Amino acid sequence: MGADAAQLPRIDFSGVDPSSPGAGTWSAVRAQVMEALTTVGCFDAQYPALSPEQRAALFDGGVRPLFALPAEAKRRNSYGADKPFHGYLGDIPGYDGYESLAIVDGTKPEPVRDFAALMWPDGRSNDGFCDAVHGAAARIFELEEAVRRMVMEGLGVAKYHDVLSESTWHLFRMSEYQAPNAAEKTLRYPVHQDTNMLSVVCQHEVEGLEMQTRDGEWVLVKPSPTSLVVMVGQALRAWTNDRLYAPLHRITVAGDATRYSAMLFSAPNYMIQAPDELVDDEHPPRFKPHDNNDYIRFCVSEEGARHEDKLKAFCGV
Ligand SMILES: O=C(O)CCC(=O)C(=O)O
Ligand SMILES: [Fe+2]
Repeated sequence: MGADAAQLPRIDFSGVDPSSPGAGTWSAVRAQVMEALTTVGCFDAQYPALSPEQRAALFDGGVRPLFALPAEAKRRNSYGADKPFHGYLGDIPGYDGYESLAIVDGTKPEPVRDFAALMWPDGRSNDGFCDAVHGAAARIFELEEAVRRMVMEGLGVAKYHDVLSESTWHLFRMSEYQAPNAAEKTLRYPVHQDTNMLSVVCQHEVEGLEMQTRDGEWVLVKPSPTSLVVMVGQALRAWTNDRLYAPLHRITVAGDATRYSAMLFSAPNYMIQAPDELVDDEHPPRFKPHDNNDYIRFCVSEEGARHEDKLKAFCGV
């Protein structure tokens, strides 16, 4: 089957209220979430709580004005040399035409305001930007947290959800992929697995995200004004003792429209160790306890680059 024919599992969250876990269609949706995340490791979430108007505001009032800023302004988006992947990314060999900015704790109003003040020190454009970005990030966070809770419940370890949530932080990343102005597909972000817990991707109008299934088939995920892609990263794969699958994915673009996307990544501020309940004779321990930041450093090292399954190479038992 060609990349255009296959589809991701689609899960309808319109009957789920993230502030009332268990209510409405929660348990039926949880079953679909578990089926999807244990097989392909991702799904297309129908999530009308992030309205088409909010998306339009995010990209037209937030993302586009941001990328229109001069390079020196964008480069001020830094969280220090020891946290190179928390902020601005650009001019990276192998990532031609890709540029990206990110807000640590972008689900909260204050960090978004600080970020805007850094980008527009004269105060211009701030209010519209903050409302657009924080408004969307907060809605996306509600979906991310609901899915994380469903995963814990689905695996029978719901008791860990609240305490681990307290040590979970979020990165809100906004990315631009330049149009190649050619009909052929151009790779703008090479094949990878995310290193964090869950990622929620908001594509805007222009397609480009391709997910790989376990049997190696590439699935092009068509953007829609009411859907978000949810995927598992290596940190959640490790914490669940390999119960969930962290899918490979890449970004390719074609044609003459610049592609924009926004992503929310959840990441652990705690040592990753599968809980005892997820380790037994049938599921022996797969990964040694580890700090996710050490794993990220390994992934970008020369040694890490050589391995296909980087998590297994780094801490596999
Ligand atoms: O832009 C996208 O659709 C996803 C990008 C991605 O996979 C990433 O930033 O890890
Ligand atoms: Fe990714």
